Amino acid sequence: MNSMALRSAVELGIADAIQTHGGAITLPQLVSAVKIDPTKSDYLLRLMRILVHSGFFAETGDAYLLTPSSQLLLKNHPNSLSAVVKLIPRLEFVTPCFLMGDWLREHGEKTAFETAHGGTPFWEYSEGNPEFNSLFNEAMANDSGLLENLVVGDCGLVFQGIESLVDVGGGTGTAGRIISETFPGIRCKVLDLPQVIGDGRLADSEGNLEFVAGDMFDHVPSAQAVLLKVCCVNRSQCIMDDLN
Ligand SMILES: C[S@@+](CC[C@H](N)C(=O)[O-])C[C@H]1O[C@@H](n2cnc3c(N)ncnc32)[C@H](O)[C@@H]1O
Repeated sequence: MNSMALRSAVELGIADAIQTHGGAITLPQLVSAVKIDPTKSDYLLRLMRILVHSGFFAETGDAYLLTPSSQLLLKNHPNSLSAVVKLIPRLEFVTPCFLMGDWLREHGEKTAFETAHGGTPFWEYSEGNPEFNSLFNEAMANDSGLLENLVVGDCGLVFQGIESLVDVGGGTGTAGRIISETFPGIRCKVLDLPQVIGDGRLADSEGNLEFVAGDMFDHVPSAQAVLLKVCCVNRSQCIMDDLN
């Protein structure tokens, strides 16, 4: 219920409505700002109760305020996580959870995701569903933006002395871009599947940042350092042997 409430908050744009309203908003103002059917304002009140209880919003007097957590839901926040919140409770991910008991009893190689989606592996499913693929890539970019800014800021030393790096399964290149901009002396390559890199992204290669479309199991461009961030999910095989 908490995850679904949070997802609804992002879909309705509640955090943005509070910000646009100067940082505090009453229930009637929120009803109007996010275009709720007035006959359902009691239900919005209940939704807000859950979200206040879980710390996403605060209440003062009769107004709702943002908290540090809901600031990360703002569309214009540099480390916005709104796409992650929209992605995780999607049916694509929730349906396999309903099958978990049966899946655990069943003998076979199929993942719970594949069992729930007619045997289709995750990346093939993503390739065949452009809307899902685009939200997935946006969510990964959200996550990378937040993490890489922290990694580069707090642990920049690990990049010292490196002249070339390949981000394997680097998505749309958020991490690669942050690293290449912060360390102009590092030649960064971002390798990902053609459905993610696309022709447009290849054209984005410039300076010390280069996009490469391909399959990591066929070829990984050579570099002094390899970044593997959340990209061995759903893999019974591992590319580390190939990289060695
Ligand atoms: C969970 S996402 C992580 C993206 C990025 N590393 C991050 O942390 O935001 C995994 C990425 O691996 C990519 N990927 C999956 N299989 C791949 C393959 N065989 N070759 C290259 N990239 C692959 C996916 O397209 C996706 O962008």
